[in-house]
Amino acid sequence: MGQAFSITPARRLSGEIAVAGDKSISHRALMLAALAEGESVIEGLLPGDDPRSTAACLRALGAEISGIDGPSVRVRGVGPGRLHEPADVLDMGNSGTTMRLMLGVLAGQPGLFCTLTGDRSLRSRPMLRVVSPLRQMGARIWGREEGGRAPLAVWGEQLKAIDFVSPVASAQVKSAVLLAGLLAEGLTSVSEPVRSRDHSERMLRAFGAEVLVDGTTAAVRGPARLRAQSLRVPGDISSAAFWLVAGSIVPDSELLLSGVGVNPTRTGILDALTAMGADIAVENRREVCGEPVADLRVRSAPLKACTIGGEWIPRLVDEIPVLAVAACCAAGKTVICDAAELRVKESDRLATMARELGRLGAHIEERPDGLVIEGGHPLVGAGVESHADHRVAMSLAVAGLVAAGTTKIADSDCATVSYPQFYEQLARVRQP
Ligand SMILES: O=C(O)C1=C[C@@H](OP(=O)(O)O)[C@@H](O)[C@H](O)C1
Ligand SMILES: C=C(OP(=O)(O)O)C(=O)O
Repeated sequence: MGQAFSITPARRLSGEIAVAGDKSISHRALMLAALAEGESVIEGLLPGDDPRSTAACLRALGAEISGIDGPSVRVRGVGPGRLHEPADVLDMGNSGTTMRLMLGVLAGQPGLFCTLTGDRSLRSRPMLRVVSPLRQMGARIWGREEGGRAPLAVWGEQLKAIDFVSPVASAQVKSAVLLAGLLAEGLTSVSEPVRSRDHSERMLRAFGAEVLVDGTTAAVRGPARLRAQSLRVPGDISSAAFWLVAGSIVPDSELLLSGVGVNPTRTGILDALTAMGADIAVENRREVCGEPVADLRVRSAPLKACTIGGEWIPRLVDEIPVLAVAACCAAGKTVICDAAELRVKESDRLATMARELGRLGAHIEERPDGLVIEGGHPLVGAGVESHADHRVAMSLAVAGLVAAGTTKIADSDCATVSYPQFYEQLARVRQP
């Protein structure tokens, strides 16, 4: 059990915040740099536990990675199909993205044997969604529940290209298949019901792969050679989301979030909060290394309820815990639906948010695929738990900014998974 964090209401929030580097883009930058020929330089990489898990695996597979704690990380790649066999089990910690994307990388490295594991949460998360399409490509993967749960073992094979129709809109599934397609002969395609985040497609192109995108189908042509790149990782809109909600619900607040990624496959949080009446300005739009970036200015505003579901969900899937906090402070009944995917994240986020916000006095009902939240009932501080889920911990800290008295969050330091600077930045912008 990690440390507890206690928080009392803030009078206002003000200041400028450089939010942590994007976690999704950080994983991809490390992986593609490790597979490329030559030395890549990555600036703004998230120094969080999850990208560190990716870096540790890639090192064990032969990539040279230096400066991981500094402003620019150097990665000397091994070249396609030339990863080294690791001498030990690859431990992916808490990171679903590391395990699912690395399965795609490893399955196509002929003759390479690897075992993959992670923490208790990761070992309980579904892997068949990635293992099944990879097996269709010829991959040999074993594990608990017929390969459905880690620990997993992979024996690398020469893979064949497939056209995969994914039943879930998942960037991890799409990316795993596309990464496997880099070493398969011909065009490997993935079609999904709704377009998920497209960072892999953008970055594969930047590294020199041929990527084709048509509606909700993305394809890569293999075999592909990747060339080392200089990259800059934008701020993570999923981390910015905590400030967008906090700045909206704490009275008299104004926060400027600089250099945040505003890729349209990720900006559902801006659409949802705007529909709820939030005052968010998107300033200074620009493009950085193939990703749209902007500064976001949020000022407090009275929020109203809205319905969040359908095609919005993949564009804000990680922001639902903090949107639930916004809904507690919004007039009327907010309905979050089509979000059953939240049950297979680091925790069952529908159950954990319903339980913990309920402890603070929220009127919140759990549904099989979402939450119904009757806003406007004042929150009152209490002891709550993160369930070792970084987004739950930080969402509860945001709730603590408006809950009367003291909110004490047990096991709060799991925030380091995606946002190591979170509590320090909170102390800086919080006016007591
Ligand atoms: O590809 C990625 O980087 C991610 C995709 C999403 O997961 P799914 O692919 O399971 O939807 C998201 O929840 C996760 O935090 C990061
Ligand atoms: C679900 C998440 O990450 P992952 O799947 O990589 O563990 C997250 O960061 O909210």
